[in-house]
Amino acid sequence: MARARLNSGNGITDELPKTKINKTSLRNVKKLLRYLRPYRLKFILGLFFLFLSSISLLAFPALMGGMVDAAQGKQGLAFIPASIKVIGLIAFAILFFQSFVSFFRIRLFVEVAEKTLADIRRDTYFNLITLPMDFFANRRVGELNSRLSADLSQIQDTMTTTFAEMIRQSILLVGGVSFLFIVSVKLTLLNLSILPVIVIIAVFFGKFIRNLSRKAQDKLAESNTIVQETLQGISNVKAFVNEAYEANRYQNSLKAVVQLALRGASYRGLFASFILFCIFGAVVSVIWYGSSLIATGELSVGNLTTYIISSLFVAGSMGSFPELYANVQKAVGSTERVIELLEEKRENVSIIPEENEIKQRIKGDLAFHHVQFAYPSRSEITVLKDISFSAHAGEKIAIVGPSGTGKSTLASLILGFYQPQEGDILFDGKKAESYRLTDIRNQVAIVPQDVLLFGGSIRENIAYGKLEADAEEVIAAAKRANAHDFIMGFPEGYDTLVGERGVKLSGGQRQRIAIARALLKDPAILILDEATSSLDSESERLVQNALEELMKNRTSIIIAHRLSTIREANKIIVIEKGRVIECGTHSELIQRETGLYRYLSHLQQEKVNG
Ligand SMILES: Nc1ncnc2c1ncn2[C@@H]1O[C@H](COP(=O)(O)OP(=O)(O)OP(=O)(O)O)[C@@H](O)[C@H]1O
Repeated sequence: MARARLNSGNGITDELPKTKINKTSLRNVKKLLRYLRPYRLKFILGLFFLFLSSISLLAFPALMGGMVDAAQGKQGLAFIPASIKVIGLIAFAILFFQSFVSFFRIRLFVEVAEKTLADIRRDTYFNLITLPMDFFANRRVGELNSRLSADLSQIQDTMTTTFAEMIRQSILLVGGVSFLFIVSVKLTLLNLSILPVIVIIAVFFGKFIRNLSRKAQDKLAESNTIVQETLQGISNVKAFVNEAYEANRYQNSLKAVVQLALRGASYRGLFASFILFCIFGAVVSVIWYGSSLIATGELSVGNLTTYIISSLFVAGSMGSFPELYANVQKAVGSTERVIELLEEKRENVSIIPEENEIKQRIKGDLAFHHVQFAYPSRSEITVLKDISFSAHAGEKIAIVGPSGTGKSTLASLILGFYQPQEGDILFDGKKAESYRLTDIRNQVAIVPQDVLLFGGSIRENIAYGKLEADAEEVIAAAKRANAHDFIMGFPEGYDTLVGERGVKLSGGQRQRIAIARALLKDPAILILDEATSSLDSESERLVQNALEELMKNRTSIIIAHRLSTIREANKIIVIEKGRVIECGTHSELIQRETGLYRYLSHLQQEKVNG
C-alpha cells in the first residue's frame, strides 16, 4: 500500500536493506531521537491529536450500527440516541472534528520531522566535511552521498508517516477487536479461529514468492548487463563479428527470466486466489453466522453492521502492519548508518569561522625530516621513504620525478591531509603537530593541477581564498593574476557564472582564477602542482607570469612536470620511487652525467626540439 509522501524526502528508499531490531540498533535510534528534543512539545501535541483522531474514528462502527437499528426502531444502546437524524448529525460532527484534528496532527508531525531532519542533515554534513581525507579515499563519494540522502529520507518518512500510522493502526486494532468482542463473542471467536491459519500461510508463502520475484529481478538485471556491456563495447562486438553470439546470449538470458517469472506467476496466482478465498470466505462466514444469530434474536442487524465495519478496521490495520514494520526496520538500518557517520572521528577543524582564525603565524621555513609515509588504506606500500629536505622562507623548491613517485603525496602531507608514520614535518623549525591543523592550512595554499571551481560566480570563486575580501581586493588579486582582462571581457564581468565545476572557462582561465584565489589567501607557503596538460603559448605566458607574481615573497614548493619552468629554483629535489635521489640547483644537477634530472631534462629538450 503506497502512501502519499508528506515531506521533502526524495523517495529513493525502496532498495534500502532492512535491519534486525535489537538492543544495539535501538540504542542507535535513541541516539538519533536526541534530535527530537528541541521539538518535543510539538511532537507530544501531535501525538495527542493523533490519539484524538484515531479514537474518534472508532465511534463510527457503533454509530452506523446504531443508525441501522434506529431505522428499525430497535436502537438499544444507551450512549447512542434513537433518532436517525441525530445519529447522522453526530457522525458528521465527529467527522468534522476528526478532519480538523488530523490537519493539525499532520502539520505538526511534518514540521517536527522536517526540522529534526534538517538538524540531522546539517550535522552529518558538518561532520562529513571535517572528516579526514582518508575517509574519502576509502569510499566512493557519489555513492556515499546518495546512500546518505536515501537513509535520511527513510528516517524522515518513518517520522512523518510510518510512526503515526503505527500508532493509529494500533489504536484501531485494539479498539476494533474490543468492539468485536462487545458486539458478539461468538462471531469474534469464529473469526479469530481462522485468522492464525491465514496469517501463517500468508507469511510463509509471501516470503517464498518474494524470493522468487527477487531471483527474476536479478536475472533481468543480468540480461540488462549484457545489453549494456555489448553497447559499451560495440566496436569489439562488431570487430569480432560476434553479433550472433551476443544475440544468442541475450535470448538465453531472457528465456531464463521468463521461466522464473512464470514460475513466480503460478505461485502468485495460487496465493492471490487463496487470500481472496479467505477474505470473502471470512465475509460470507461472518454474514452467514451473523444472520443465523439475527434469526435467533441473539444479534440485531445494527450489531452486525457495527461488527462488519469494526472488522474492516481490524483487517485494515492488520494488513498494514507488515509494511509498516518493514519500514521501521529500514529506518533502523538507516539510523545505524547515520549514527556511524556522526560518530566517525573528525579532524580538529571547527565549523565556527572565528575558531579557525590564525593563532600561530608561520614565517615560511619548511623542512621534511626522515619522513616515511604509507596511505592508511594501503599500508603495505610505503609511498615516501626517508624524505628529508629543507626550504628557507621565500625560497623556491622544485620537486621532480617520474609519475607515481609520491610528489602529490608530499603536498598532501604538507597540508596535513595525512600524517607521516615516521619522521617529522617542520614549519619554522617546529613540528607540525605543535600547530593547529587550521593554522597550517590557513597559511599554506595549493594551486592544483586540475583546478576545480565551484558553480557560483567568478567573484565568489576568487573570494573563496578569503571569504571576507571586498570587491576591490578581489579585483586587485585578479589583476595580479592576469585574470582581470578576460573577466571584464564577459558581459557580466565578475558576476559571470562559471558553470558546474567551472566548465564554462578554459583551462588557462581556470588556472588564473585559482592563482587569484591563492593571492587573496596570501599564504606563507605555496604548493604549485603544475598542470601536465600544456596550454597554448599565449595562455601559458599569462599563467606563468601570474605564477611568478604569486610566488613572490613566499616559500614555494613546485611540483614540476616541465623542467624548463624551474631553472631558477633555489633547490631541485628529484624523487624516484619515494626516495630523494638527487638534490641541488639546476646547474649542479645538469652536470651529473648519470643523473635522472639530466636525463629527464634532455628527454624534454628533445621533445621540444623534435
Ligand atoms: N589516496 C590514496 N590511497 C592509496 N594510495 C594512493 C593514494 N593516492 C595516491 N596513492 C598512491 O601513491 C603513489 C604516489 O602517488 P602520487 O599521486 O603522490 O604520485 P605523483 O608523483 O604525484 O604522480 P603524478 O606525477 O602522476 O601526479 C602512487 O602509487 C599512488 O597509486
